[in-house]
Amino acid sequence: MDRSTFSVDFCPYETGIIDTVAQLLLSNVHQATKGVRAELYKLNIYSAPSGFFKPHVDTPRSSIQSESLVVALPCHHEGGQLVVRHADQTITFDRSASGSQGRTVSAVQWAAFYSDCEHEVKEVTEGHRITLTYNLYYSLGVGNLTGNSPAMDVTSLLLYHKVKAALEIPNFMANGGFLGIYCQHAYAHSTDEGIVALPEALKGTDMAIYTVFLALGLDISIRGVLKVDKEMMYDDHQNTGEEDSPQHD
Ligand SMILES: O=C(O)CCC(=O)C(=O)O
Ligand SMILES: [Fe+2]
Repeated sequence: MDRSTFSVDFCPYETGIIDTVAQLLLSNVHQATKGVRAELYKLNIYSAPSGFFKPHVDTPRSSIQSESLVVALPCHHEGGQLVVRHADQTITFDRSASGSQGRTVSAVQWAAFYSDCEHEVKEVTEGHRITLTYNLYYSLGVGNLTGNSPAMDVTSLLLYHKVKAALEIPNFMANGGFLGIYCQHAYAHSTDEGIVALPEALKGTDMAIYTVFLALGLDISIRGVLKVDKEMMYDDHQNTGEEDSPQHD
């Protein structure tokens, strides 16, 4: 059944499934990827005497979808094993009454696998096997708004409109140049781990500014400040009496 035809209050986030999948399956994915987003896809009901799903490979719905999650609801059945194959490996998830070998079948059971693995569901010989399937997408995780958080419309920020208006003034930095903005928060940018965590680790207004600049197509980089040339500072910062020290206010 397509997700538009049913409603369910099972949430794979609340049960910790998504966190577990993220830790297990994301370990070899590039740094900027910090999480997994699950999108309910469909409900399958396999009923005895002959419900099954022939071998297939799930079609990726986008370039950032790479796993499938199957959640089997607690419902008595026999048969209905989920068989997943990759290269010359075959794994069988048997959650039937006899296959569960003493594990409680009243609990929800789940399996996650890369979408390019061939899989099938063997014939259900007794009862009903009911599963929810989810497409799993890489997401950027906590702390990363850099460019594509579906939950945040960057144009709703006042800052976006201010910066956009400035860029549209014909003589604004007419000869090009660099626009520097001091970060409001401290970052461990001088360590190897700290530098690769940026820009995703930017906080608060630093992240907002980064996101706005990115959305406006500016070429942005995050740099440590070693020395400040006073001639390059704006009026507000001139003649403060301070020697070559970065301003952090
Ligand atoms: O129900 C299952 O265990 C597998 C379902 C499946 O492979 C699918 O919906 O594509
Ligand atoms: Fe499938």
